[in-house]
Amino acid sequence: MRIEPTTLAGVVVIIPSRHSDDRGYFCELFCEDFFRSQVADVRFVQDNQSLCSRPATVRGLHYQRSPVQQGKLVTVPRGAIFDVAVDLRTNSSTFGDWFGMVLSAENGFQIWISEGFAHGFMSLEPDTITNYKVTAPYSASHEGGIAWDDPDIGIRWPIAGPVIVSPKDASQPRLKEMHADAPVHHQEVAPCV
Ligand SMILES: Cc1cn([C@H]2C[C@H](O)[C@@H](COP(=O)(O)OP(=O)(O)O[C@H]3O[C@H](C)C(=O)[C@H](O)[C@H]3O)O2)c(=O)[nH]c1=O
Repeated sequence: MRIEPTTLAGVVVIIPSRHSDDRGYFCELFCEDFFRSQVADVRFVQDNQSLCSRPATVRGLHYQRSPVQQGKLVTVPRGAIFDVAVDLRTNSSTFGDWFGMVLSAENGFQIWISEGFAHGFMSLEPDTITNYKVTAPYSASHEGGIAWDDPDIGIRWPIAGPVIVSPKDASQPRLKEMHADAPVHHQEVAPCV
């Protein structure tokens, strides 16, 4: 298992080692000692799973407010997603910037997104399953969201055209509506392929 930094501090790609043989492969998906020593010294309290039946389904951009902010470890056991993190830390030099990459059953990549980020993804294949471990329990009263297509963030989603999105996510506010006084800047962040 190895890790790769990204353009955003607090967002890390994790690449598990696959031990292949003529039966298929074996890999360790999560190892607490490795994670807490090499990635982030956190504990996970909840495992989530979502199914996107159709491609071009967008879930997000979501976050939870303090005191139940969530760090997320995202894995895709079936299908593929374009996974995105947006920096919401107003004291960060990368505030408003995004990082995106493809996570798939084929590449086996995982992404760790620490607290302070909004998270979302677009399914790229039918019947895509996304699993993610979170560091705080779900709290609807602490949930917040940002428009997945916020032009100030400028996420380059890989599938153009109409998307499938929940009524909630179709009406999320733009980032500048939340932090009108904060400079919103975004840099061209090449998605990690
Ligand atoms: C997140 C969550 C939701 N729910 C219930 C609430 C709703 O009745 C139903 C669907 O929730 P929602 O439409 O918010 O599901 P997603 O759009 O997949 O939300 C997720 O999408 C993005 C990608 C995320 O990173 C978040 O973890 C999460 O917000 O599940 C629960 O019971 N527990 C939970 O932890």
